[in-house]
Amino acid sequence: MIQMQGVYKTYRNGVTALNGLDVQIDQGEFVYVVGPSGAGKSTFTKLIYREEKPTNGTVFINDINTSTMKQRRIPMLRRQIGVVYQDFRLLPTLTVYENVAFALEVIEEDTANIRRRVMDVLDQVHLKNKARFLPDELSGGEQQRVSIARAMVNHPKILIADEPTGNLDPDTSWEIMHILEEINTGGTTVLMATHSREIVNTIRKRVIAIEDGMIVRDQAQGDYGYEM
Ligand SMILES: Nc1ncnc2c1ncn2[C@@H]1O[C@H](COP(=O)(O)OP(=O)(O)OP(=O)(O)O)[C@@H](O)[C@H]1O
Repeated sequence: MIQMQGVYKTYRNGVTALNGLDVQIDQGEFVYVVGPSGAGKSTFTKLIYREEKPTNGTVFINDINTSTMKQRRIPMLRRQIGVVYQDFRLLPTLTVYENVAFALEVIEEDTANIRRRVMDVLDQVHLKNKARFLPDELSGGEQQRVSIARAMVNHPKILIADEPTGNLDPDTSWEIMHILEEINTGGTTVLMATHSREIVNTIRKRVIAIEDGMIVRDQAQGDYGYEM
């Protein structure tokens, strides 16, 4: 469960990105985060994986208060959260297999076990046959699927996707959406920041709209709501 209470975030340069946020997202939900550029969507997601801390208020992730948690426990929190970015962020000199294996939290696991886990997650994103390829030998959609595999390899409870289809053409975007839906069906909470009116209005889910750092709408089976 993700729970924010009275959350404010002012960056060091004085910009207030979040202006009093109260929200609860239960395990297994699929939520779109929408809103104009600069509204605070990325800041909202960064508070969840503790890339940023709130200036005021509390952020709880599965009963962990991310503001007061000990620094050394951050890796444990991050293991529960996978993150996917608009620009994929794969390591260019590593193969698909290596990019995913690199993210695996190896706790005395044998090679066969690691291989099985990596291949399982590559299978989930339909990329088993490209395990030996380098990122730049793949299409944008395939690269995004590798980044989803990397995010999912530790079986996180929460998947955050910050504009995952922002660099992709429409057909490829739908492929990515179907994979995110499958992941959600498996019980993972999916939180997706997006500017895609078409996706939000077609695959209906809860919509949280942020403007000027505030939640201005929180709607089950919601729509995108902004004119183009
Ligand atoms: N690290 C930072 N330091 C200072 N200001 C920041 C930082 N990150 C974001 N901001 C500012 O905070 C505000 C909210 O930014 P944020 O990236 O959260 O918006 P967004 O809704 O994700 O925008 P977009 O849709 O363009 O990605 C903006 O005014 C932005 O300039």
